Amino acid sequence: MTTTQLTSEIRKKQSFLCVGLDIDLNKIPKFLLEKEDPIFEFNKAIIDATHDVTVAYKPNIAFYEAYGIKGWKALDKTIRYLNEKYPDVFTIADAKRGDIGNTASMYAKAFFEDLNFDSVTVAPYMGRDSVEPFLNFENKHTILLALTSNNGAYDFQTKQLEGRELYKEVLEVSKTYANSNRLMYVVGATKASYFTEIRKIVPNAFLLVPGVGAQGGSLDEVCKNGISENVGLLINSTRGIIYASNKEDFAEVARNEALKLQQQMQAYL
Ligand SMILES: O=C(O)c1cc(=O)[nH]c(=O)n1[C@@H]1O[C@H](COP(=O)(O)O)[C@@H](O)[C@H]1O
Repeated sequence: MTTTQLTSEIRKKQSFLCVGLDIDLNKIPKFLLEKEDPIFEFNKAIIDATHDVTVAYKPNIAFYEAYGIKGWKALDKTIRYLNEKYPDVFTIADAKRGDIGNTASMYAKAFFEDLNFDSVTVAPYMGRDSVEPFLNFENKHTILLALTSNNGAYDFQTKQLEGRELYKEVLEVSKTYANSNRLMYVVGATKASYFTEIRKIVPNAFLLVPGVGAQGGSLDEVCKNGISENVGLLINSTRGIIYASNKEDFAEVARNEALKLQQQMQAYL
């Protein structure tokens, strides 16, 4: 999916919501555990209930890898379901990969060719040759960690490097990478006061913004300074939506939570 198509989906659905699919078998409704593939059944119910107010889904790969082959099969089924039934949604493999070039190419193949995700999250720490293999893929997007939502972000990302903060260096330098038009960036909702500075460097890039809901970030604060001409925001909520209920009504309750965020977003569109 191109960013132009993504912006038009956002305008159509009046939403820039991304729903995270981070599956913890201890948190999903007990009755699903009796099914053959509880992870997929849970994801399918959440996707079916929320897709009309959601423009992107983001399974975090750790939550699938933790369940071994069963987890990976459920991830495979989930992305195939999304691509077949809802081809208009943007898909994000939240894998936070980063390695030397030839290894990065294999990570890119795994997420872009085998699983056919639209995008993957990548750590920028190893630099240009660890990111460019992902950027080779046409119509795919690489989402670089710029300023993350956690407290550890202050360990390195906001430290000065040659006169500017490291996260700014990541934004500036990555713009010189080959096919940098395929880049997007992660900026945490808990870092809302940084959005004005970030927009000076990447005025129109799409920003994936996790941290609303369970981590306490404010959607309004992010939107005020983060929205761009092409909208340029994908705001993620995971636990606040998918684990709002662990009863039979979980999908309906998840939809209500998604709807609340979508209605808040509408005011900025
Ligand atoms: O790349 C991410 O998605 C990410 C980056 C970041 O800075 N902070 C962050 O929370 N995330 C992910 O976004 C999701 C947040 O989930 P909730 O806190 O439950 O909404 C998790 O999958 C995190 O791994």
